[in-house]
Amino acid sequence: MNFKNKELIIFDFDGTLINSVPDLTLAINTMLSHYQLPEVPVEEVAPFIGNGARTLVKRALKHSMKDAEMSDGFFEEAFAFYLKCYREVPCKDTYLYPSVVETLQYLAEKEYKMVICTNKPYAFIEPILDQLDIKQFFKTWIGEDSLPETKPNAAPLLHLANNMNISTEKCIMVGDSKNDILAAQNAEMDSIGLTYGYNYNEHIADYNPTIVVDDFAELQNIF
Ligand SMILES: O=C(O)COP(=O)(O)O
Ligand SMILES: [Mg+2]
Repeated sequence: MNFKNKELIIFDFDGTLINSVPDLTLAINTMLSHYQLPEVPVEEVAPFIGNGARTLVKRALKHSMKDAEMSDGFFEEAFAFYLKCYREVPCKDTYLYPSVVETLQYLAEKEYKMVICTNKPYAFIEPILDQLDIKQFFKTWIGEDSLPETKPNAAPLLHLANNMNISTEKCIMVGDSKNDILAAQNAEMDSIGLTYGYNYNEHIADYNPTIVVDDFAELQNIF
């Protein structure tokens, strides 16, 4: 199978292009220790990722507080504190997965249009793209707060296709999470599931992406 007929590649961000779990964990643990709560190890933070910042913080707090009662007021304060921590250090230990730069370069040379659709807050995307020096590859990007709906809803993908003036059958979603694959299916787009990211400790193949890929470099064989 190949996807040489596609025109727009919609990439997920966390767990697909970047391994952001070190800095997400740092911000979570800075917040937890501020409230004298037990820290959460990095491997336990990874499965909390996927539904945006609020859900990440809620899952981490519940885990750390062992499901003790959490008032809305406390949650909002802790969430704001977490955002401040992550804003200060969004890209210290975050890194690009192997072969990302050369594969994006390959795809750019083949004249595919590339965009990012993430459930991460919009404001964090550009500083990380800048820091990792990959901003030039992407025409645009949207985050969890760009539209009322987030992945797995089809809306962010349809918005990007519409924005780029490309029909859905010429679009493909590349992601590590069931949210990416379900969003693509809801938008009637093909999808590529990556096995190395964060998917709630579930197999991405169980969500039936059009194809499953273990290594980002494999995209060079199918586009
Ligand atoms: O930040 C998240 O919850 C997930 O982000 P992603 O959609 O880029 O994987
Ligand atoms: Mg992801």
